[in-house]
Amino acid sequence: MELEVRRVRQAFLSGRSRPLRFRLQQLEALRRMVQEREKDILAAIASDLCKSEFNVYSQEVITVLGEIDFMLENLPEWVTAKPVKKNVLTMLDEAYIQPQPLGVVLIIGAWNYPFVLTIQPLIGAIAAGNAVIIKPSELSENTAKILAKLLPQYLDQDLYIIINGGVEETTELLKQRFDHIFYTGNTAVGKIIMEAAAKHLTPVTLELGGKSPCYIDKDCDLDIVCRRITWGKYMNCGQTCIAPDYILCEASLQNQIVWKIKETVKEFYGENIKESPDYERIINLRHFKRILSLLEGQKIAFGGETDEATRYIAPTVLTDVDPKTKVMQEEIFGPILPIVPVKNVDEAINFINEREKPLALYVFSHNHKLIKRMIDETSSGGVTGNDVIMHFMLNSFPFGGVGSSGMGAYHGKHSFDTFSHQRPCLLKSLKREGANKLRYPPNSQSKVDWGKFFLLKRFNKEKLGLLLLTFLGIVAAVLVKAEYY
Ligand SMILES: NC(=O)C1=CN([C@@H]2O[C@H](COP(=O)(O)OP(=O)(O)OC[C@H]3O[C@@H](n4cnc5c(N)ncnc54)[C@H](O)[C@@H]3O)[C@@H](O)[C@H]2O)C=CC1
Ligand SMILES: CCCCCCCCCCCCC/C=C/C(=O)O
Repeated sequence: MELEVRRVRQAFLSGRSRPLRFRLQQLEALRRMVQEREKDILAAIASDLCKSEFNVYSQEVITVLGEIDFMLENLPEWVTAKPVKKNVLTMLDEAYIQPQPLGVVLIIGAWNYPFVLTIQPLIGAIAAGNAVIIKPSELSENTAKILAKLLPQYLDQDLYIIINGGVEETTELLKQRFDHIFYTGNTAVGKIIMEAAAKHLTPVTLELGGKSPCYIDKDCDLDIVCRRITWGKYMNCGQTCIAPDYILCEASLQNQIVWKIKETVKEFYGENIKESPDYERIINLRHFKRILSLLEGQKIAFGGETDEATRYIAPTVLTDVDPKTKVMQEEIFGPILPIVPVKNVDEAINFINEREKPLALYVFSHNHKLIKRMIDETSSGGVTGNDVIMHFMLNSFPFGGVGSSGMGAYHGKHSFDTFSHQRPCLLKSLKREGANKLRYPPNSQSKVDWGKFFLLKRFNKEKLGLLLLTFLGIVAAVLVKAEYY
């Protein structure tokens, strides 16, 4: 491991990842990989998650291709130095911010969208000029294998390497020194990552999970609301970090919501859900058993059917859920949707604020003011009003959590910034030394007063008079000089 990290660092130190042209070439090569090897990539992901290739394409591949195109279009502008506003002390100098790569970045991916959650951060890291070590999730092993096979065929083999393995390999990897660690996965492991990073003072981006609430107001179109929630909840069998985790609504809405979600499930997946190509399976037996244990003691309004052999869990809705029960204590990450009745929006806001900050928050209402109030009075990684998931798809948004749902963000320019150091550069001349006397010792009240005058713009009459006099003197000298010649 140590040798591999050293090899990548040597490649970074060679400087070849830095030129804009090289970064664009690598991103184009990555796009070629996705296009030329699409079939292999789709097949690998599809087999990891029992997913149709249509769904793999629209949930993962489209996002990756869109992100590459966005980077290629905007990178030339982002890499250029940006001049900054100057003050009196620097008015004759050159002052700009130059984004620079951080160095060697470690990207640890998750299994639930194993392609996009690994490749999208990689795109940002390449765009910012870094060298990268990629560690895909061992749970989505076919995707991990295909990435290990394809990436070296298209990308620079020393700058971007892939290391496969499980907890043991990741633990070993984390002993090494990186310039940034980008981790996607659960909160408990997020803490392990941060602890390991702290030993080297390595900055981290943690894309974690949480319980993302949906508040449904009385004033809304329940047919549409339930269709959108059903889509976002049962997509990927509930294994989406920004899936609606639970519903908060007034008790009087509960039965209608159950009925409408049930009808939508039928519309989406047919009478025999197990046969639907659009309904996935749980990633492994451990997660299957964990999700089943969340059903204990709950009132199942519909669903609840399971098949251990294929790790099938039907789309399920629970009603009148007690917030103290297990299903409301941990992120569900499966196709179970609890409904927790609340009296009104005030109670919903308190409910959300009494818990850990979620990764996403969804609020449904015709009442724009209510949506705005929900946004103002709560906190979450991202919010979507009157829909779910879709804020993930807009790459001008920073995507990330807050509090226990994570730190840092990515997508589009935010990825570029995450993997860059914004380096302030001030270039002075060795001339004009006279002006510097103000800051050199010995100090005096008069120097402090001039400092206040120039920097804090605290004018006193005496200084203003003096300055005016100096200015008039300069004007007079210029006039006399002009007359003379
Ligand atoms: N914020 C976001 O963008 C996303 C967050 N998630 C969150 O991820 C979770 C699901 O993923 P996981 O089951 O955690 O995925 P996982 O089991 O695949 O783990 C993620 C990564 O952590 C590594 N890992 C696991 N245990 C480790 C240990 N003890 N030490 C070091 N590394 C270790 C794995 O090798 C893997 O690469 C959910 O909580 C979900 O909300 C998932 C996708 C996106
Ligand atoms: C064919 C129509 C395309 C519609 C695009 C909608 C795709 C939804 C994207 C799903 C998000 C996947 C990544 C999320 C990961 C996570 O949060 O765990």
